[in-house]
Amino acid sequence: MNRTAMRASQKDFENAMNQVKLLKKDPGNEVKLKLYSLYKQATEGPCNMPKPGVFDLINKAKWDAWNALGSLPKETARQNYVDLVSSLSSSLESSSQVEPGTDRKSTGYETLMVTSEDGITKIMLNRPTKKNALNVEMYHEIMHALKAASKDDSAITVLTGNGDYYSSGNDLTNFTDIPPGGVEEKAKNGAILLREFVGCFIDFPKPLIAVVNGPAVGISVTLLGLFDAVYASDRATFHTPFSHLGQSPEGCSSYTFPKIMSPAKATEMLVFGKKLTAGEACAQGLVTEVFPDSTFQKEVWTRLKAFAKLPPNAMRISKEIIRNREKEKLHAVNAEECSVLQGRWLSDECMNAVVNFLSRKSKL
Ligand SMILES: CCCCC/C=C/C(=O)SCCNC(=O)CCNC(=O)[C@H](O)C(C)(C)COP(=O)(O)OP(=O)(O)OC[C@H]1O[C@@H](n2cnc3c(N)ncnc32)[C@H](O)[C@@H]1OP(=O)(O)O
Repeated sequence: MNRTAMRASQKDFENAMNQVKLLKKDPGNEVKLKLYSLYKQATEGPCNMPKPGVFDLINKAKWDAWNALGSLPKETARQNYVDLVSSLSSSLESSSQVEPGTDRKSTGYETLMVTSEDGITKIMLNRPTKKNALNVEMYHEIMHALKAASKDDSAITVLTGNGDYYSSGNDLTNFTDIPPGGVEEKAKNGAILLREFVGCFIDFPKPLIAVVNGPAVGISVTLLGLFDAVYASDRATFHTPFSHLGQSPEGCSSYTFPKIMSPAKATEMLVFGKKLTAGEACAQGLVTEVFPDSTFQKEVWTRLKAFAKLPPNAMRISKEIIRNREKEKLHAVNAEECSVLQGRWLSDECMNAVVNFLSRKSKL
């Protein structure tokens, strides 16, 4: 576009502001920050507000974005805002990287798709545009779906992801919504939620199988130690960057991983954040079997359908005898991990890592 020839009028600017409200899809935080900064620059000029504190994550990200525009003239900011909205209006209406129908709230869940057929309850994480990051709503919905699956007439339960990721782990924006009691209350509530969430996996009574369709990060990896079988596409990777995030292991992995793969291999993953390929995770016992991505879904679901035809009570009882003597220990480990994490969430190391991700200064 020839910017010298184009000059957005005040009317164009107002139209663009109205168009933003009508966008059918959320354009994402990065674009929203860009829109915010251009709007402020166009209406108020360069940023001369005091910089918000490090714990005020959202306002700090906004301030950073606005301040980064420096002395950009108001008219240019107005033009850039109009151009950005116009590009969004066309791209967000046409783009669809997700299977058709996957946005439907077919099961009453906002963040999951839950189906039950052929003796299998399938719980599919369904935030593909966010790489299936687990927000607070998703934690609650998974607990609800697991409780329902434990009582339904299916023989086995499967957890999988929609889109290219299995899950990118905890949604880091969970850290931004600070309650009136401040960051201490936030950390306390997080620990309570995490303990209850992991507890549902420890207590799940039927065979629980992970179908790991793509990369897995953080809590979506650690929980795998509590599954009864883990089938992975050869596209999947397994990554627990807790130290990078100033955090510590959860999902009982501080106990299950050293047992599954040896203390040293567990340390490489949980302390040094080494990312494993599916083949490596299989060699270390975290993954049961790896399939080529091209035949992954077909081969795995054929196998699962055969498993689901086995007598369900026999499977439950066999799971119980394999897992029950560990349950008490696992609950104690879960409680300890949550209490340690509660402290970690209040650390500068953790706060800085989250701020860096949200302001897009870092990625894994
Ligand atoms: C209360 C219980 C707490 C339990 C404790 C749990 C701990 C953990 O799980 S620690 C692990 C936390 N996860 C991460 O640190 C991953 C952060 N994400 C990334 O590094 C990257 O997004 C990626 C490597 C997973 C994917 O990179 P890329 O392929 O380049 O895709 P984008 O970064 O553009 O992602 C698309 C879209 O999704 C958003 N997103 C992805 N992961 C997360 C996440 N974990 N939290 C929040 N948002 C996430 C990303 O921000 C993009 O959003 P838009 O910019 O709005 O499009």
